[in-house]
Amino acid sequence: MKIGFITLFPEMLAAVTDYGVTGRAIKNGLLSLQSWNPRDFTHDRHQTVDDRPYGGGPGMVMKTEPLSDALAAARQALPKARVAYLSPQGRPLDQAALSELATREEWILLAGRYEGVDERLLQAEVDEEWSIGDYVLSGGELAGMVMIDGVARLLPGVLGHAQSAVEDSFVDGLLDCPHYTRPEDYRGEQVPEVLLSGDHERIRRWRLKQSLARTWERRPDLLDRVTLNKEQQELLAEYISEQTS
Ligand SMILES: CN1CCN(C(=O)c2nonc2N)CC1
Repeated sequence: MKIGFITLFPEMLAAVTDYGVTGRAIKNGLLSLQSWNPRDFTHDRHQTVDDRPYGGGPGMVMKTEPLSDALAAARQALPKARVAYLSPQGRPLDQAALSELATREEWILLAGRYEGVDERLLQAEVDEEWSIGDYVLSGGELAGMVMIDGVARLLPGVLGHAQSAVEDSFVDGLLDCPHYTRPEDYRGEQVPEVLLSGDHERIRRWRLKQSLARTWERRPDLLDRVTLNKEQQELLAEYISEQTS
């Protein structure tokens, strides 16, 4: 997957290019990330990238020409790419959306700063808007990098079998089960004996029951969005009856 990133702060992208799963994906040629900085497309002495909002009010808006020229340069490099803008007004990002996005060959992310981008530019040049949550950040860069991380994990070959995204929580729409590692006794608390049993089928069912239980307890809204199979229904019913008996 080839990603273009329009940002005033390209240095921030080191968080995904230089570390972890995304850094390895880039190093292994499974993902590429190229940035364009609107400041490089200014023509005034002060390299101005913001402008005052029509109608007055607080804050500034991203200056349209440098943004549009940076986008044009990105499109030249990534002619097949859809352009996505990050904003609280966008479609909420979830695991299903990441799965959709992971099928793309090319993608351009536009990270806004200040109060955002001229609506006419969004209408003319942006194909989709995405939000990583109902809160306000100081820019779109961190949101864009969240999307890159979530998509990268789903690209073929990025995660080895040991880290398979298939077993990730949310892949089945449920919260993750609890995890344990050494020591067996941590401040007087023991590891659940099932995890020491070596009985893989029993462990699988225990983990699934724990995922269902946590989802029921902490995010019942997620259960409205998934269709539980017979085993999942039985395990959840078992847990609920244990809680109410
Ligand atoms: C102009 N700028 C405003 C702040 N912003 C966000 O809060 C955001 N982006 O994606 N999900 C979000 N929430 C990015 C864009």
